[in-house]
Amino acid sequence: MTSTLTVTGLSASYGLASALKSIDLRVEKGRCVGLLGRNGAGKTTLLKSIVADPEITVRGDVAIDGRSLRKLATYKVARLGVAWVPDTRRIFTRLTVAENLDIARRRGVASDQLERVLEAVPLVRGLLKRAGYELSGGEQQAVTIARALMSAPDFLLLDEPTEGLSPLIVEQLQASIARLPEIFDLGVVVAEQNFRFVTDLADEVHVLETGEMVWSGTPELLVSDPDLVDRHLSVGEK
Ligand SMILES: Nc1ncnc2c1ncn2[C@@H]1O[C@H](COP(=O)(O)OP(=O)(O)OP(=O)(O)O)[C@@H](O)[C@H]1O
Repeated sequence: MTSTLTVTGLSASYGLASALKSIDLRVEKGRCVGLLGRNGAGKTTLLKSIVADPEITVRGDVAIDGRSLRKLATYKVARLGVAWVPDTRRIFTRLTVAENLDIARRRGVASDQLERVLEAVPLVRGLLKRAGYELSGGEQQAVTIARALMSAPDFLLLDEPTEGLSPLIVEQLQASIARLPEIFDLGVVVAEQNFRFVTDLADEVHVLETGEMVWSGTPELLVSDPDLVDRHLSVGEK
């Protein structure tokens, strides 16, 4: 079923410090949307605002098919089908990977969900009996994504999934994430500093700079405009 997550006129702040201004975003199920921006641009804040992180004060609206999520607690947003994978990759280190996945399955989710998730994120299959504390950073990232999928969400928000990972594992994660929208009829939002990762994956890209959305379009358009990339995304002297 088609479903759309919409962010309308969203402004966000930490106490008195403004972090986002007038953001509009639309994510449809079955599509992948990329968020790019330098350090501190507001990518994490946007994802946290969508999941109603209590640390952030928000104006504007976040809704799924017109139903506002604004006044809901974070756990209720999750119940409505929005899964968030923060950049901290927190897994339960004393539990096995299988146990980490098992506790994330929502009531009512089909019993074959584990098998579907393992097919989608094959890296996790060989880790099921391992304890969380034994995993490498890349393996933890794969497990946190798999765990989020166990709740059969409609929307998956990924914050910096490639941070600190080796090129080989980034390639494996990219291959997995690329297939998620179609396999699970899922809307994916990927916030990243890794330009190539996002432009390879996303159907549509938004560029944030100091809390504002400064550019939106297709990855092809962004890749073909080095001046634009230099202006908004390159790091170093200007
Ligand atoms: N807990 C916080 N308290 C106060 N200000 C914060 C907090 N977290 C982030 N900020 C500020 O909000 C702004 C946006 O930060 P945010 O983490 O969303 O950026 P980002 O694009 O995700 O950056 P990065 O790629 O470095 O993670 C920055 O100015 C940052 O300093």
